[in-house]
Amino acid sequence: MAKTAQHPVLVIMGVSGSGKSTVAGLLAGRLGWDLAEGDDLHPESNVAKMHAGQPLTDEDRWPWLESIADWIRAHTEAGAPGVVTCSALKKRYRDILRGEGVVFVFLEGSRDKISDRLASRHGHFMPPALLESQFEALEAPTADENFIALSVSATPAEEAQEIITRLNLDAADARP
Ligand SMILES: Nc1ncnc2c1ncn2[C@@H]1O[C@H](COP(=O)(O)OP(=O)(O)OP(=O)(O)O)[C@@H](O)[C@H]1O
Ligand SMILES: O=C(O)[C@H](O)[C@@H](O)[C@H](O)[C@H](O)CO
Repeated sequence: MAKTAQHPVLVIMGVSGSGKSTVAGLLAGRLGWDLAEGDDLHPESNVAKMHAGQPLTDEDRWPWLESIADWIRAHTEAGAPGVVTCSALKKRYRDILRGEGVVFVFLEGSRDKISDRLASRHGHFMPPALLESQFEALEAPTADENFIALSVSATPAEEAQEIITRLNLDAADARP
């Protein structure tokens, strides 16, 4: 079971199209917590690369992960709860993000299901063809990581509620 700090930062993780932005937006709104969209913290060159249909390499991802880690640390050090989206596909990526108060929320779904979602999503720089590379890179969190996993078969509102319930976030928010 994941450990929830008094003022946690939730990292909503999973492959492209798993629903990170959707559920993070709902959660931050419901809880009144700060929200950061990991996609907005990519260097321009990373966005251009994905847009051109090329998967990112580890080297491409390091500076992006550092920016997200900075956002997380600014919050945990200030005792301010928050929600941030980040694919965080590999364990060594999560090593950069993890720390006191950080909980990973892994949105888990099949290739077929997520591929269907991406096929009907429009106006996003990430091409659906990159999904395969996302699954290839994915290393699901393991028992030694502070995380919960959620199947992406519910509605966004149900997913947000499940996260709040399982992490006892109403109570976390109510604590002084
Ligand atoms: N629980 C859900 N049920 C049905 N559709 C969903 C659900 N969650 C998200 N979607 C839809 O699936 C698509 C992908 O969701 P979203 O953009 O939130 O994923 P993401 O993980 O943030 O993707 P990316 O990493 O590429 O930014 C969107 O069109 C969204 O409306
Ligand atoms: O690690 C990665 O390959 C990238 O971060 C992608 O996952 C995108 O940021 C995003 O999820 C697509 O919109």
